[in-house]
Amino acid sequence: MNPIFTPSLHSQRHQFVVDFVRKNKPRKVADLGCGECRLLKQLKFQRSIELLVGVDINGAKIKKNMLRLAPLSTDYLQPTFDQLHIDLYQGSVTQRDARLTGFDLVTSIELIEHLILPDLELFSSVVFGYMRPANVIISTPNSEFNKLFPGLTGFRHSDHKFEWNRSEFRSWALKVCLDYGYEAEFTGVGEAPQELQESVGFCSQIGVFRRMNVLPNRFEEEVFFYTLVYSVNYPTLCDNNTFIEVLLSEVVYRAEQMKNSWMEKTTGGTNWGLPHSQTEQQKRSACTERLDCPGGGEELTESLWTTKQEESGTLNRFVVVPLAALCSFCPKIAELSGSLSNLRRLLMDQPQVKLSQDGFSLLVKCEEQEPEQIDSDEEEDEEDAPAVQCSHQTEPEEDWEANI
Ligand SMILES: C[S@@+](CC[C@H](N)C(=O)[O-])C[C@H]1O[C@@H](n2cnc3c(N)ncnc32)[C@H](O)[C@@H]1O
Ligand SMILES: [Mg+2]
Repeated sequence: MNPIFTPSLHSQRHQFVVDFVRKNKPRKVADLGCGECRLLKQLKFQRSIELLVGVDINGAKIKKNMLRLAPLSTDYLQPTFDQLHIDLYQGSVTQRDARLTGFDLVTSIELIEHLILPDLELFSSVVFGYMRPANVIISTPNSEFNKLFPGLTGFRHSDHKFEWNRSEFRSWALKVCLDYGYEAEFTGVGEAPQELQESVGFCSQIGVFRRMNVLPNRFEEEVFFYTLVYSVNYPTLCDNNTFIEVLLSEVVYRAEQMKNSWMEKTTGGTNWGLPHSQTEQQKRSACTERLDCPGGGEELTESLWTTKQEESGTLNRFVVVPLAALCSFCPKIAELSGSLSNLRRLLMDQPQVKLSQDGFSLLVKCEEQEPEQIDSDEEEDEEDAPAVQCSHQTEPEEDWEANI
């Protein structure tokens, strides 16, 4: 037989790691011998991971593939509170580097068989003795499976320095465990036909190592042998600047949408000649009505009205958009800010938005009018004060969920 695996063998090895990450949720993960960065590319979507590091001796290979790990436009357009930093290093697993210590998981997929035995010794002492991650996953070919590859006489790859059977792998792994205080479990991927499974084992054998104890800090000099080739910080809402940027763009965009839809409804789109007939009572009940009827929609605009304010000699008309109505219209704003008073506080110092005096409404400019064009009838237009009287504005600390 010629074993052809579906999914492919390398996908199965990577999937094994992804499944381990899903289950164990490590925060700091390093892949040694990361090659074409394929595993890293899958791992970057695992939300538990905050630091992802790849190391390979072949710097050209890293450079050719590193952009697979770059953030996508959606990472910039819709950042979440997840955090992710990725570093790729050119370096050898036979050398120590202080930046590779303190990891929750280190993987080494189809790497060890490319090392000559003295280097394998160094690998053990670097990974298990120096990096000392909480977990290590190592995969390597199982030579017992080779008889299922027709015509294969030597190793599976010309660069392999050895290929072990299950017992050889197990005894190397158990010695490592003894020397460095780990325990190991053995498994694999790439199944043989059922009747041969016991006699040949998996095509790729896998050892999963778990650190048994945390050694006290050794006072060693920090060493940095690896060369940083690529480093990227993913945008995150945990970063204050990104958070404010996202919140503001959402607020400005949604408030403008509400203003437009309100103007469309009340004036057929003309900015001036807005009706001023709404009484305080009407405004208040429109506002309260909205608060009692969560879900958002067209009718939200009922809680809007206009006000005029002079700004450096120009009389401007603004549509007043209560923050509570804005949050009903756009739950993402409510979610981001957490509470009405938070939203008010966050917007207070932002020059891109104008708040009413009490801070619980946005004033969205309709159109500027030069002072001489002002019709005296419009002078008695409402101030933004009524905004204060809406029920949600007198109780700013109320929970969003209860309100909208
Ligand atoms: C067979 S590839 C496996 C790549 C990857 N782990 C995967 O699963 O697709 C082995 C990788 O180990 C790298 N490598 C070999 N010796 C190394 C060393 N001493 N230190 C770091 N990487 C090494 C090679 O450059 C190569 O990219
Ligand atoms: Mg190999």
